[in-house]
Amino acid sequence: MNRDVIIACDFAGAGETYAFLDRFGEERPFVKIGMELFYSEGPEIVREIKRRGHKIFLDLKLHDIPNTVKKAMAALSRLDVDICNLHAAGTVEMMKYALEGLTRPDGSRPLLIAVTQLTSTSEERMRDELLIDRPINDVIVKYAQNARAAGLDGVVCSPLEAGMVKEACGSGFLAVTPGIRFADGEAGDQVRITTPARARQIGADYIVVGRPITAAADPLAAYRRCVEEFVG
Ligand SMILES: O=C(O)c1cc(=O)[nH]c(=O)n1[C@@H]1O[C@H](COP(=O)(O)O)[C@@H](O)[C@H]1O
Repeated sequence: MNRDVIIACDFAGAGETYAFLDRFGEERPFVKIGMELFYSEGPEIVREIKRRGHKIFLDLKLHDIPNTVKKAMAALSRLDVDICNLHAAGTVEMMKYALEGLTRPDGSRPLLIAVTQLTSTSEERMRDELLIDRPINDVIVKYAQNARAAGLDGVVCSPLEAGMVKEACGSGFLAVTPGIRFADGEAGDQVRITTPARARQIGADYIVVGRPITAAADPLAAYRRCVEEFVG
């Protein structure tokens, strides 16, 4: 297994992002480009970060009718990214269409993973606002099984759920886990959180870390702390 730390580059623009990445020198960490940066800068930011030699998780969390998602994924497949995602709540059919769209004419494609329940969602909110009455862990496992049935490569979930996802879907099914905080860190808007060390124990494949690195006084040191705890 290839454990790695993915840095969530949740920045407002290209200049800030490149200045951040320049701090890593010759190191080329795996990065996540999310909605804020992609909507600000468009596909060119993806191409430039790829040119710089980084692996990229393009986190646009697609969720629409199957045909629309398929066409959008086909457009994304032309960007040379390593991982894409969507919402498992879009149904198995939507995920199957997405996979078709993402697959290039030569049969290659980025990994495709499905968000189960956002790590900012608590069981209470899921029940009271989304009217999903089942225990959140059951929902996450069911959504992971749906993603697996659709042929996807894994899910996004909290590290707290990585073990149960692996148990239900097999050890090769990826658990990509945001909701990472150092033991002394602020949760902010995240709810289902744990430390990089605990994520490793529970069996996550990748941890996705944003503010604990990007907002740190010394981002490089914070990144190294994540790597040390999670990769070893
Ligand atoms: O798909 C994601 O990356 C994602 C899913 C999820 O359930 N929770 C979640 O936090 N994320 C993303 O992971 C990152 C976490 O950022 P921090 O909370 O700053 O570490 C953000 O960019 C979120 O958009």
